[in-house]
Amino acid sequence: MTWVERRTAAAAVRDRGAAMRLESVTKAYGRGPGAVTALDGVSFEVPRGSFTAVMGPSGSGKSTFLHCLAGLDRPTSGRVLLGDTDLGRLKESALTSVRRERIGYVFQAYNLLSALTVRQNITLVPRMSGARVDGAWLRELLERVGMTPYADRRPNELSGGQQQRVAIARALVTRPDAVLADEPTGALDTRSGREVLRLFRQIVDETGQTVLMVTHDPVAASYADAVVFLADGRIAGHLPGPTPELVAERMARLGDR
Ligand SMILES: Nc1ncnc2c1ncn2[C@@H]1O[C@H](COP(=O)(O)OP(=O)(O)OP(=O)(O)O)[C@@H](O)[C@H]1O
Repeated sequence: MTWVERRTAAAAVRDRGAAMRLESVTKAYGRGPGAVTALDGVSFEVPRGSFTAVMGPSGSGKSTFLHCLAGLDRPTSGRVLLGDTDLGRLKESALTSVRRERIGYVFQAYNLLSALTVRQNITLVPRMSGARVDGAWLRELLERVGMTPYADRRPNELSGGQQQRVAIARALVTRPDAVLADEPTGALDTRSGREVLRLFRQIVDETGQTVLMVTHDPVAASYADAVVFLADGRIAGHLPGPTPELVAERMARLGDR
């Protein structure tokens, strides 16, 4: 497929509705006077094939938002849907399979296993559940994240940016419905951080993958198609076509300095 055909295919995927959805989600921690409402009636759709950034002041509910979408946290009320699957209706074992097979995760810490090679780290999760990873797909993934020459190296022989690119390949290996990234550039220097962001952008544009990323950095957010802002556990705005300046301005208005 040519690059133009791939972009057209990615746009067609994008038109197919929401990859993930929160419907009136409330999440409270604790009970009684000490209770904290981390999310307060949040409804939001993550469009399929899009790159969405989540921003908000400290304590505004970003991690809780991500954890509810990931099925890592169960909401106190409301529904979380991955495609047509209502996560709240799943038993723990089914939810574990959904988390393993249909969602990819990228964190600030790369969490690679030091005893394993790059190739083994990428294929570990499917191998643990007894699945075979197709050789052609593994080669494509290594190529896509620029790690083909390092496939047999171990994490301690790689830079932070390279380790994060391995973590991205690992997140993509099951061809998940969505990739959730929590501060993926938080531990990286500016240049490696930008490379990781460009990689996310490319993956979304060329393969129609859905990516949702929590970040504190307006420049990082500007790589996304749109930014959703949270404040006090509620949606406080939505900015399509973000630029670093527009994002910083919105954040300043939300009281983040
Ligand atoms: N396990 C928990 N128990 C009690 N309160 C919690 C728990 N997790 C989060 N909270 C509270 O819920 C609110 C939202 O927290 P959350 O971590 O989602 O915010 P955030 O926007 O990700 O913050 P930050 O940018 O500082 O990481 C905060 O007031 C926090 O103290």
